[in-house]
Amino acid sequence: MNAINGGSSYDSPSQISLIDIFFPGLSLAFTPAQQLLADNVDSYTRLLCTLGVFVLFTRYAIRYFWELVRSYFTSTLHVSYYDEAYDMLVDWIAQQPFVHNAQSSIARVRSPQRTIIQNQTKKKPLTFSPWDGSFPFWYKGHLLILHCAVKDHREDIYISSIGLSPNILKELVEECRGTYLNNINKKITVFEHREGDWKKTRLRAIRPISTVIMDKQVQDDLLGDVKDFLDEDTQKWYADRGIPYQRGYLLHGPPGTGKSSFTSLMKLFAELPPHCIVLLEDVDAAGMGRRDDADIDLENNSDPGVTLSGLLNVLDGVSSQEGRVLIMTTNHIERLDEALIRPGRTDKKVHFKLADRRISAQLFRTVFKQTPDNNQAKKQFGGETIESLANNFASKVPDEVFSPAEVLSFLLEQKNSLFGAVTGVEDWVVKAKEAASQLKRESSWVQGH
Ligand SMILES: Nc1ncnc2c1ncn2[C@@H]1O[C@H](COP(=O)(O)OP(=O)(O)OP(=O)(O)O)[C@@H](O)[C@H]1O
Repeated sequence: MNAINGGSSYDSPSQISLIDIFFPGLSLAFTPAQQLLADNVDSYTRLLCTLGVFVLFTRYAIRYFWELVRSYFTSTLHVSYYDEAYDMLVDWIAQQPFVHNAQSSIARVRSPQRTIIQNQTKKKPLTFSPWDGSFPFWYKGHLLILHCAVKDHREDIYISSIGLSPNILKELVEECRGTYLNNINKKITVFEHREGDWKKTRLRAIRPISTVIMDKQVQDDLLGDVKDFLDEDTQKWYADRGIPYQRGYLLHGPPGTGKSSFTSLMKLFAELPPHCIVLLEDVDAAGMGRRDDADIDLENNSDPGVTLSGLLNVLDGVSSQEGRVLIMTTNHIERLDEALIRPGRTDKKVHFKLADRRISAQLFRTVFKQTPDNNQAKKQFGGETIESLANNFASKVPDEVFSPAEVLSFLLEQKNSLFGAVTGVEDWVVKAKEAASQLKRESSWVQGH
């Protein structure tokens, strides 16, 4: 008991404070063990205590030295959840072997970019990524540590490497970027605005422009305009004159006429990475109507969502980049404020119209995989060519009554019956017209009440 109550050399204040200088607080952990060891215990208990103290000390020392090394001898690369670099790293990490041994991980249904290519009837595969913790792994002979910090259900990640040079970390990110760009090649990445930042939400397959059936001259004119705008000489021309290098397009027309599909022309822009495309679909429906409407909303204290003035500020303001291309689509051009569609913001307006005879015939050829110039065009089907069947079909569809989407929908129902499409179209026209007028009656009844 003497040792406990005093007199032992372990209690020497000078020794304790020396330990505390290097390992603050460690002397506190030592005290009970020191007292036990100094007491009259048998050698077995003494050994156990020594081992315990040793393990405790080692753990403490490792953690202490690691913090020391981390602060002074490691390089760290931080990646924010809202940055595209996050998607790049997460995609890469999900394919690394160390993920399988991570004690804490998160399961995700595989991102759409891969499911597009795969058979749609298969189950979407699951991927696992490390989650909320530190995970060591080897990369090109270097020991790196991945740290995942979860905050408000989102995750920031950072990677550390031993050594003062961050080169290996930059190399890793470059590799992740390469793999990522490979995966999204020939696809359009869609970003959505979330909590004040842009987040990649999905990938869309790029659709060849030829599959959008519309007036050839209108299409050529629009594509020519885009190509001309993106030409390096044009860029220089704008720069020489100090004119903001920006262009806006408004695609307008009834629903289902191909406005959204046409935005697949974004492929043209995608080939030029520094350019930024802002796509605003159904701009009239998203609170971008007339300024007066927004004012009324404000007066009524209702939330106007994105206001027109807010949008105009963004389009013209600091966040409007050089080389910005704005594409807006609307079913109701007449509902848009003139400020939004004045030249400078909207330089080109393209009208997408309902299906005429030419469009109906082309849709027929598309569904039955025929084009007028291929060899099959002369092939006979019950004494008729595809061309004559397409014309026959189109002659039975009234001009500019149905949208291409509606005609296409009928053709898809008949996709296994070439003749069924031609013989059944008149019936369909009658029924579709009846259904449309019924819908009209119902909606005017609802409005009237
Ligand atoms: N001109 C067209 N050529 C080929 N397909 C078309 C055309 N118009 C519509 N479609 C087909 O109809 C579907 C709907 O088209 P899309 O969404 O592009 O129309 P939209 O004009 O943007 O309609 P909304 O105004 O309702 O958004 C698409 O899947 C597309 O395949």
